[in-house]
Amino acid sequence: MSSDKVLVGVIGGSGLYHLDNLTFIKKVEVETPWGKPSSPITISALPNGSQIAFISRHGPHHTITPTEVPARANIAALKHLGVQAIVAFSAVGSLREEVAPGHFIIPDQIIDRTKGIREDTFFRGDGVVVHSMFGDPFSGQLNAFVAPRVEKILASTDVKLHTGKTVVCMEGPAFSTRAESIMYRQWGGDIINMSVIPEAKLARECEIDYTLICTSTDYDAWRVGEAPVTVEEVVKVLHTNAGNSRAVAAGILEEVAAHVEAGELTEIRGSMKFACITRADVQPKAAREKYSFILPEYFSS
Ligand SMILES: CSC[C@H]1O[C@H](OP(=O)(O)O)[C@H](O)[C@@H]1O
Ligand SMILES: Nc1ncnc2[nH]cnc12
Repeated sequence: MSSDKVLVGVIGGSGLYHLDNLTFIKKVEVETPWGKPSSPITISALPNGSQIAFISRHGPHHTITPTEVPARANIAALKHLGVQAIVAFSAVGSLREEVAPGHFIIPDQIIDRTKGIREDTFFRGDGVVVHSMFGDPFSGQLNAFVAPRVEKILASTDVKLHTGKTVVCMEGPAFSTRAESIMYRQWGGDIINMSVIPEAKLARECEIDYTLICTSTDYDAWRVGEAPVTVEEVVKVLHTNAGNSRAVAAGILEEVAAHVEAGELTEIRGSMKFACITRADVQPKAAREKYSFILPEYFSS
């Protein structure tokens, strides 16, 4: 069973600017109330006909810094197209010996070390106050669905999958100092990137199930006697990791689409219903109209 709806979105990170095994349908330019996404969104069909939407986080030619990624436009555009689940990819540094370069990680927690300079909510400046639930920042149901499937695909390789890990999201663009890297380990961080915040928060505000499939490129800066991470080191591993990520995407997306279509992702659905503390009758009309772009069920004008 496959539908004409675009239920699954894929966000490609560093090194992952396209996917394999897809039939191109169209590129769509979506203008959202929060601006334009990082790139036109590519709609393609999987071999079974299910459609997916792909966005390249840093743009197709990697021209957008982690701080400048228009995450609100990316997530709003995907939601507006009908996406209910996002499979995002990210290149990460490892804060643990056992997470070697090349390994896959599906984290279940986040430590936010961004600096407050990214727009991390749809609900600011419009007279409507919303507090989303973020204790479990990833979709537990989607993580649980995806992890064994990724593990199965990697089983024939020497690439390991780690689950139950914590990702630290730093501001960048410079990599961490050695002292910071050691501190993140003491805090319980296992891997580090510059992208998961605000993406995960915004997906939650749109009631989209969000999972992050990470690939490790380096050991960051905490290893005594080893040189700290450089872009050169990251890029050396990025190509192999992107190939493995494409194989993983090709292996899981049909099943993810079927899972979403069957209505199996239920945890996040409805979570924003009571997240708005501002009474509907005092919400400005213009704000309601704006928010109906992402949450029409709660904010019709
Ligand atoms: C190229 S190294 C740092 C860069 O790589 C990761 O990008 P993404 O998450 O989009 O794969 C990391 O978050 C940094 O933005
Ligand atoms: N060491 C690192 N720190 C932050 N983001 C990264 N992405 C890949 N490696 C990274």
